[in-house]
Amino acid sequence: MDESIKKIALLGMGTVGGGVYEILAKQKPNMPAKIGSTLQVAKVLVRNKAKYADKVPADQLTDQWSDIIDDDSISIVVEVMGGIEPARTYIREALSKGKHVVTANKDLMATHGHELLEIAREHQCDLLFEAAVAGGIPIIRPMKQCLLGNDITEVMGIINGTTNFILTKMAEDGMEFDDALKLATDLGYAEADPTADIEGYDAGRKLAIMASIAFHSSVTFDDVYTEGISKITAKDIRYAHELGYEIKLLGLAKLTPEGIEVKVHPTMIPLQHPLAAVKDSFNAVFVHGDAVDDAMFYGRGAGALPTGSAVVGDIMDIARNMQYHCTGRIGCSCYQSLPVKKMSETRSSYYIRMKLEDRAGTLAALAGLFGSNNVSISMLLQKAKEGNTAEVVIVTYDVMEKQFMDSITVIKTMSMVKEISSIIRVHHA
Ligand SMILES: NC(=O)C1=CN([C@@H]2O[C@H](COP(=O)(O)OP(=O)(O)OC[C@H]3O[C@@H](n4cnc5c(N)ncnc54)[C@H](OP(=O)(O)O)[C@@H]3O)[C@@H](O)[C@H]2O)C=CC1
Ligand SMILES: N[C@@H](CC=O)C(=O)O
Ligand code: NA
Repeated sequence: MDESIKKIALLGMGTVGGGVYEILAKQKPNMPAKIGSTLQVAKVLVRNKAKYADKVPADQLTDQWSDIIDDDSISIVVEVMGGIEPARTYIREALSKGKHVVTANKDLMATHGHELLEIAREHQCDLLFEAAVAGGIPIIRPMKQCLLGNDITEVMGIINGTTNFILTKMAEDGMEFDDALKLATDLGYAEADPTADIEGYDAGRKLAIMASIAFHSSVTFDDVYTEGISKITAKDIRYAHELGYEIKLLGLAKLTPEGIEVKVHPTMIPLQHPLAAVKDSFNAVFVHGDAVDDAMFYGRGAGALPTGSAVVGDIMDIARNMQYHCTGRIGCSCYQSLPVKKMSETRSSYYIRMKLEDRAGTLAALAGLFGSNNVSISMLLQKAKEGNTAEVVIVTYDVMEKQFMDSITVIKTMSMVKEISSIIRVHHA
């Protein structure tokens, strides 16, 4: 085998696969100097070969996995198809045959990452997944390597490009939700089923992966509380601005003495907070470590070339590891088993927009009920009036989720409360 050529196979040639293919072609002349060998795309697996005939030479295109798994000259498999199956089976088989794997698949890594990393370890293979979290932003490798000298206690950020794009377009251009989603899909940011973006599942998967690495304890997607942006209205965005906040879909992971907190939900953050300035498909992740203090990572979280950048970085890293016979060096980093806290045990401030009967004593009764549930009000504003109904906005102080939700259950039964229009958590730090 010619050591100066390393053959790779791409599984998928969609948004990300196309970006990877383009970057590999552009970087080809620099490869001997950068990594001591040249990467050659030997096979590209797709379902519908005709769709890709203009883009990929016929001798590379295949719709048969056996063309890849049975070819011993292919040493790196790059999975950019998405979904659990057949991706999981293909990756298991590739690793079991000693092929190194790069994947952008957060769905898979957030649920079966532990199992796949274990197979990689058994076969001394690399399994790298930098693109699976925050697209082009380097975050997995910095947490696994550069920040290893820290005890990380908090990871927080905007980790879904599609929803950040939609919220930006709604807030700045007055665009309707559906139009903004269509644009994000056309730009290649959204998942094959954009429900994963909108409902916070994609961000939840990324948060599970980051929390596992940060806290050295396995966290899976099922552990993460998720709430999406589908209920966010233009009115809430307008009121948030009036109150000095921006609404963002945040992922928050925290290590507390009682266990790990992992939650994804729309969050009001102060307009002067650095995350408030993160717009469009950009992502940003804050990491707090005991030695480094606060570190922030910022860049494009989705799209062909930004995501391709992370994938190609991983492929080139593997090629270099192969050159120096040190593959399998960095595997699963979970060496402990910590409990994950229930959402009801976590704390937050809350913004509530509601419609109340407009008569004397209503606000006092409401404040009294919140007070009797240990919920303190930091701000109360009366907004629009419609006949006998007044719209009221309340922001609470920090309170345990269970106490807040218990008080809402009671408030809903009060005859003077006509509607609870929205509830959004508020993050002040
Ligand atoms: N888009 C983005 O910005 C980002 C995406 N990712 C992740 O990267 C992965 C790919 O995403 P993306 O490129 O957007 O997806 P696309 O839907 O654009 O592309 C998927 C590709 O995979 C092929 N494919 C799908 N299923 C199979 C199968 N069973 N067998 C063979 N080929 C198959 C498709 O071929 P065919 O057309 O023939 O069906 C297509 O070429 C996903 O895991 C996604 O979550 C990660 C970060 C960012
Ligand atoms: N759909 C995802 C793509 C990258 O992970 C997003 O919008 O962030
Ligand atoms: Na990344």
